Amino acid sequence: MRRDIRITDIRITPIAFRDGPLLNAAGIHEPWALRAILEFETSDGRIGISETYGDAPMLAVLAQARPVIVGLSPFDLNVMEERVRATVRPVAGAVEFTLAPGSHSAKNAAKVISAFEVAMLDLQGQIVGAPVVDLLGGAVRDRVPYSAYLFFKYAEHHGKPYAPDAWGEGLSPAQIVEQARRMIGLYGFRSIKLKGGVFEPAHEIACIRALSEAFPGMPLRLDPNANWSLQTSIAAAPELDELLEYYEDPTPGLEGMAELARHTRLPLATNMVVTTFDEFRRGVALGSVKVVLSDHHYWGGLRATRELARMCEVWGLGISMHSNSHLGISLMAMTHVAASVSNLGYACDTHYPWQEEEVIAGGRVAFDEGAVRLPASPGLGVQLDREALARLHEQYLACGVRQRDDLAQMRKYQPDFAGTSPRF
Ligand SMILES: O=C([O-])C(=O)C[C@H](O)[C@@H](O)C(=O)[O-]
Ligand SMILES: [Mg+2]
Repeated sequence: MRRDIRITDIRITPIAFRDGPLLNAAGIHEPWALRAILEFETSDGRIGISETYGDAPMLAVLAQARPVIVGLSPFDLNVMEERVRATVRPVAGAVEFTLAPGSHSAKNAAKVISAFEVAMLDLQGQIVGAPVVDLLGGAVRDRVPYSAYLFFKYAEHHGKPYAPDAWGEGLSPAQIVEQARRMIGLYGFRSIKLKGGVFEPAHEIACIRALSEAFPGMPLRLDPNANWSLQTSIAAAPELDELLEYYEDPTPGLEGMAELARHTRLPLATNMVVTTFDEFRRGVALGSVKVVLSDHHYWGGLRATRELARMCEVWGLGISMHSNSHLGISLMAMTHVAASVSNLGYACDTHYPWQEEEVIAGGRVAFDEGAVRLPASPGLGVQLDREALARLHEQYLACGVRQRDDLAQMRKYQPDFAGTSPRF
């Protein structure tokens, strides 16, 4: 009987992989990005997998919830949710990383539920012989489009911990166009996002203009991660009007975005001001945004993402997906849920092109004209490469990073870097 299958063990392995010197509103990426890989083992010898944040506070809350899930059936998603909500507690001394809503401790239960849900859905799929998307109601598309996610960047990390990446420096408009050409050449993306909030807005707008000239008709987005004041965001809007598909989180707060919305015809998008269902309700009342960038890692999983998509449909908002540095297991989870959402209106974000290392068997996930094809095999459709897992875990042990801190990393380059926000 399927219901007799039980979760007998949960392994949580923190890993570190090389990440580029990518600039953002907070500072700069460290040389090592952290993730946690979860393996749920069952009484009939299956392994369900999942990928989530690997910062120390996240590892602590995953460990808190782990014992109350062992013994459940992989089909007990609702009981799992109840038990996680009753168990997960804030971690003392946890530092929040403001650019990544996933690092906020208020989202601890949702983050753990998401990580557990994905592994349990992977198991369910294996047990019934169906891909995860079928457990979410089935696919409305067989390939999920992603966008070229450009970053301003240095050529090398501070201290040169390893050989430089192949992307080179990305600071000037010409270098950003070159970065886009390379990324589109390799992956075939059909829309472009530029991570902003790094340089003076005039420079970032010049980069967007250069991209628009180099790639006529290509949908473009700019995301200053709330590093522009309301005044700056309002002033920049007319210049961006004809250039952008949407204007992502230029300025902080639900109220700030609502005020900006009254001054621009550009659709405003967010992964910063609408990150919970409570913020969704307040954002709708204020008219803060037109597009919600969901992320199953902190919204509470694949099913919660579908609920969010339904709410967006009801309230006339667009939906797409946000990402943080991630590997192929997260990419496949995103792909399954995105393939099930009929109102997905934009190509999803992914940091995947910036990651050279992988933890899944068979190498990197393939992109076809900027899209990831849904696998037909049961569950998530990807398996762990155990040697790679062991190697990336060794890197975690050796790298010394335990919690993402882009500001401290930036101060290695510029000791007087204030990191105040909004900076412009
Ligand atoms: O769309 C976003 O806001 C992000 O992806 C936030 C991330 O933290 C991004 O800025 C990064 O990785 O530097
Ligand atoms: Mg964003």
